[in-house]
Amino acid sequence: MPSYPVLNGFYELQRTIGNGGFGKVKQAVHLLTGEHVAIKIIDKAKLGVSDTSESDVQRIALEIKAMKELRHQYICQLYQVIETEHHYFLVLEYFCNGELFDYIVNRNRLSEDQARHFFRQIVSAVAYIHKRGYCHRDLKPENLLLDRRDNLKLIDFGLCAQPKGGISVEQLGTACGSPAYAAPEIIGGQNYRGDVADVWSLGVLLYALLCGCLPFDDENIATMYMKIQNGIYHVPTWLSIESINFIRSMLQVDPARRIRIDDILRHRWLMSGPYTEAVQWESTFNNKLDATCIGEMALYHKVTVSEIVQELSQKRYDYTTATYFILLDMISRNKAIRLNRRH
Ligand SMILES: COc1cc(O)cc(Nc2ccc(C(=O)Nc3ccccc3)c(OCCC[NH3+])c2)c1
Repeated sequence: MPSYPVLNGFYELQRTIGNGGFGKVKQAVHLLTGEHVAIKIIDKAKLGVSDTSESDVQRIALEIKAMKELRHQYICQLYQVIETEHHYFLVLEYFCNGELFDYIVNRNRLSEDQARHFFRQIVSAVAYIHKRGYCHRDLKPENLLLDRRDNLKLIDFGLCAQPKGGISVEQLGTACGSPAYAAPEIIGGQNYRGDVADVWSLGVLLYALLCGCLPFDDENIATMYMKIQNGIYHVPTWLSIESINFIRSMLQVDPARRIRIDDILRHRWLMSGPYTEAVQWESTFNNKLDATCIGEMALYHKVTVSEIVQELSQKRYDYTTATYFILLDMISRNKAIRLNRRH
């Protein structure tokens, strides 16, 4: 297990839980609280060295900028950013119940009610990102994790967080998410709006939740691309007509005819079963600092409460920020908070 001195005394690295383009994600322990976190370790040496390297470094900077601006009940929380000469370390919220992908596979497929419960949360997170001028561009079950209460959290903004308004074609070449979830205009190489392309991926996601398989899949990639660009997919006989119509409204090949996120929020398919209200996209978090957490941190560090408040309000995303967010999460789980007192 390689060691990273910058983490010593703050985090203890454990097993690897994910591998991505630029590096890996490891489970770790935040030593002051004893709580689990995920640490995404980006090896700068693996970033592109060609002229697209600018876009790789830019993309990571944009992902970090986006995560610092996004705080939402269905989005994985960034706790701390550490940069050294050779690496970036993103300390992130950890989800013990794993990926939505495995949840679906283990159940073959979900009932309409189960799918609706999850899809309302996914739509809430995506609408929130779009309202903040970002898009995700890699929406798929592997990037949706389950927390302790089996609520979903959206992860991995590594590919995109591009401002709305789409990106130019040449940047497309560097990253276009996972082909099976990519909109026709993305794989066709045209200019496109990232938020409209996200809606296509939402359609693929809902199909996967309800059917337990992908709408566009073929071992021959060219055949799969042909199916996507022509919007050809199998409609199982047992799907309800409302589900079929809702999926069809998102899987419109022509971006101009595709349903908009605002109409998804109040779609009749999402406002049926136990639900009578449109999906709420606003964040349920407020900027008020929690007195109990502040008090515990002031006590531990033997400083005044106002010094802790002063430090947190600068949102440095340092160890203090991480400690605060983790204590807040412990309180939300009615877990007694107590920082590991120095001996
Ligand atoms: C904003 O959230 C982000 C951004 C980002 O760039 C990367 C990640 N990556 C994460 C975060 C957490 C986990 C995680 O907790 N995984 C896990 C835990 C227990 C069992 C199984 C998985 C993570 O997992 C990596 C594999 C997910 N496909 C990645 C979050």
